[in-house]
Amino acid sequence: MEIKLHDKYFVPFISAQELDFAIQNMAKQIEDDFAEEIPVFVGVLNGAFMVVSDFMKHYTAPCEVSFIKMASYEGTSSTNEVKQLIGINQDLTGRTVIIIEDIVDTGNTVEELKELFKKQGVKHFKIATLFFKPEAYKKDIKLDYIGIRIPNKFIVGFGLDYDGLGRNLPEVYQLKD
Ligand SMILES: O=P(O)(O)OC[C@H]1O[C@H](OP(=O)(O)OP(=O)(O)O)[C@H](O)[C@@H]1O
Ligand code: HPA
Repeated sequence: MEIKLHDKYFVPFISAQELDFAIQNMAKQIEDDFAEEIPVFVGVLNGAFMVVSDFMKHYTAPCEVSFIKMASYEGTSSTNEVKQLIGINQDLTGRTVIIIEDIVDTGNTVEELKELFKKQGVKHFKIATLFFKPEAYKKDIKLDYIGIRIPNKFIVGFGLDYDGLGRNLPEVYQLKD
């Protein structure tokens, strides 16, 4: 059933079951790659809060979790300027940092994050994202773990918002044509 948020209509796109399956797969892959060490998962607020919560429940090896707050989107488009609103006050020298994003769209946010963590002397810097829009991506930075590739259309739900609304939806909706 379609829903209305502010002035726009959205239609169902990805079910809660498909989301859980994709997150479970990412957790399994990362666990296979990093079970020998203690990675620090860094969720990118606000959007990633739901992905991180579900991801952590599927990741069974020792790990730490922290959050950073970045923002670049206004309404349904990127401002091309990424601001860091809350940082991490932990020494990450020599640690494996795995970013957990809800979505990589233009790539502006992951580019900014890579710069930020490079300066902190981390051992490995990896990126995991639930959603990826290949047609919108403008960067050369490798995305290490991708849940679901989606077309270049605005989505909401499961942490993702349209001007603040829709983050609490347990499934994902796509902007109606
Ligand atoms: O690849 P990009 O074009 O940079 O887009 C991806 C970023 O955009 C969204 O965050 P947003 O800036 O909307 O902030 P929010 O997480 O608080 O909604 C999303 O959560 C990603 O962090
Ligand atoms: O499609 C999207 N929806 C919500 N927020 C976003 N931030 C980047 N892309 C999107």
